[in-house]
Amino acid sequence: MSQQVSSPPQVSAPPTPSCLETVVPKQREFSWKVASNLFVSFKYAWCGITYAFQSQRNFRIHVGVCAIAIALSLFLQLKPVEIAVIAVTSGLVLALELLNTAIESIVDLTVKQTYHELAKIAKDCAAGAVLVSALVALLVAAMLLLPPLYVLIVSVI
Ligand SMILES: Nc1ncnc2c1ncn2[C@@H]1O[C@H](COP(=O)(O)OP(=O)(O)OP(=O)(O)O)[C@@H](O)[C@H]1O
Repeated sequence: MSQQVSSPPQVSAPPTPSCLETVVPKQREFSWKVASNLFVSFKYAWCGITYAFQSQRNFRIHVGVCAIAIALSLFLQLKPVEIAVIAVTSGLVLALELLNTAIESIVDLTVKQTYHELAKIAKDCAAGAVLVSALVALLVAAMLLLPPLYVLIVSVI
């Protein structure tokens, strides 16, 4: 009795960098619209920022807290490098909040109102990234702002 041995299924090799151009078109043909110039790109970026500000309570809170931190650092006349550190950490929080909003939108677009474990992971991790950056920004601001603020308060009392 002869046994028929089936050959293993052919697995196509992953695309190598040299053939990526044929897989990913350069012209982004799947995009509904592509910004025609730099000015239009800025306009769409501003639309994203205003959307996040209007729709996301956390983004508004972060904008307010970051503005207070930067204003305080200027008022207390911190060193330029210290102001820069506060500005960078504040900017990181706001940028991650925008990415969080983008990920939420993509997840909602993909799964709509159905529950999916991967949707939960994506949203929870994006929210976690914002939380980590906010905690670090708070720590940095406290370390740089509290000592001169304390000196100012003691000198006034
Ligand atoms: N489609 C889904 N499938 C599974 N879990 C979901 C889904 N949508 C939301 N969730 C869960 O509900 C939580 C809250 O969802 P939401 O869309 O409000 O995100 P969020 O990050 O809390 O929003 P925000 O940043 O505006 O506070 C998510 O973190 C996730 O755990």
